[in-house]
Amino acid sequence: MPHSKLIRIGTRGSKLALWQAEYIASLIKPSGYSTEIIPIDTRGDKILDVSIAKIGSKGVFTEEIEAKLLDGSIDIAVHSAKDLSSDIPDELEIIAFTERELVNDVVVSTNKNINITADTLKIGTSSTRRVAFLKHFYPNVEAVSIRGNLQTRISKMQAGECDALLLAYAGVHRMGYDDMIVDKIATSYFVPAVGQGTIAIECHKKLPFDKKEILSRWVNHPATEVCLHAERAFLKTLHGGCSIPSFGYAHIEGNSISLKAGIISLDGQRVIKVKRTSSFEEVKELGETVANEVLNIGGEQILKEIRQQL
Ligand SMILES: NCc1[nH]cc(CCC(=O)O)c1CC(=O)O
Repeated sequence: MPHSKLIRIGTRGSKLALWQAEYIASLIKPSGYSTEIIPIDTRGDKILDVSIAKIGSKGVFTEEIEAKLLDGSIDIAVHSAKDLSSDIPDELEIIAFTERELVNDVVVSTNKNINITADTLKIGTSSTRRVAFLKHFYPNVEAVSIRGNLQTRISKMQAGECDALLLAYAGVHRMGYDDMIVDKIATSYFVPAVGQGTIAIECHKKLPFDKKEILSRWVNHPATEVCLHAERAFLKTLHGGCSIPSFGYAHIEGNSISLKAGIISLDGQRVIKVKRTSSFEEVKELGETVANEVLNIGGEQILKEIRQQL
C-alpha cells in the first residue's frame, strides 16, 4: 500500500454515498492529508427490480468495495453503518464512526396534510423492519415496495405509486429533502435499524499507522463508536443481515450505555424487544446479552420463520 499522504476513499456511486464520501473527505482535509474519491458499483446498485431481501441478505452493498480494500486499491471504504454487515472479512476492521445524525425514521411526502395515524395511506418502503413496524403500529397504512435511490423513490411517489415514503432522517437530510418531512416517528417504539444515522469507515488492518491515526483523530466520534459497538455486537449475535427485521438503538445515559433492541415478525404481530444498560467497558457483552435474551424469548422462532419465507 502506498505510504503517501493520500487517502483513497472507496464508495458506492449513489448520490447519498458520494455525499457521505465527500463529507469524510471534508473531515480529513484539515489534517493535511489529501483524498481521492473512487466510486465502485455494487450488486445492490445493479439489481433494482428485486427487493433487497431476495437478492441475498449479506453484503449486497459492500462486497465489491471490500474486495478493493483487500487488494489495496483503496485505503478506506465509506459506508452507511446500517448497510455494513456485522461479519466483515477477518483482514478488515472498522476504524471510525462519524457523529450520529438524528436517528429517527421520517415520513416524507409532497402532501403536507398526510396523517400517518389516521389516513388510509400507501407508504413506500423496501425495508422489512419498516414494513413490519407499519403493520404493527399503523394498520391503516398499506406498505408498498419501492426501491432505488432517494431521488428515484421520490419520483415514484410523485408519479403516484404511493402517498408517502418512510425513510431514515439521515439520508433525507443529507440529500436536502428536509422540507418534505411531514412526520418524525419516535424511536421509543419505532426503533431504528442498527447503525442508522452514522457513517462507518472500514479499512485493512494493515493500513499504515499514520493513516489510521488520521481517521481516529479527525473522523471518529467516540460516543457514537461506543454505541455502535453495542448495536453491532447485538446484530452479530443475532446472525441477522440487513434483510432481517431486527432493530437496535444504543445511547448514552450518564455514565452508562443503554441498548434497546429486538426483532419483529414479518406480519407485524409479534415484537420482541429487550432493553438493558451497561458500563462503557462492557458494550460488547451488552449487545450479546440483549441478543441472547431476544433469541430466548421468541426471537429464535421469528428468525426461523423468516428464513423459511425468504
Ligand atoms: N438501506 C439504505 C440506506 N442506508 C442508509 C440510509 C440512510 C442513511 C443512514 O441511515 O445513515 C438508507 C436509506 C434509508 O434507510 O432511508
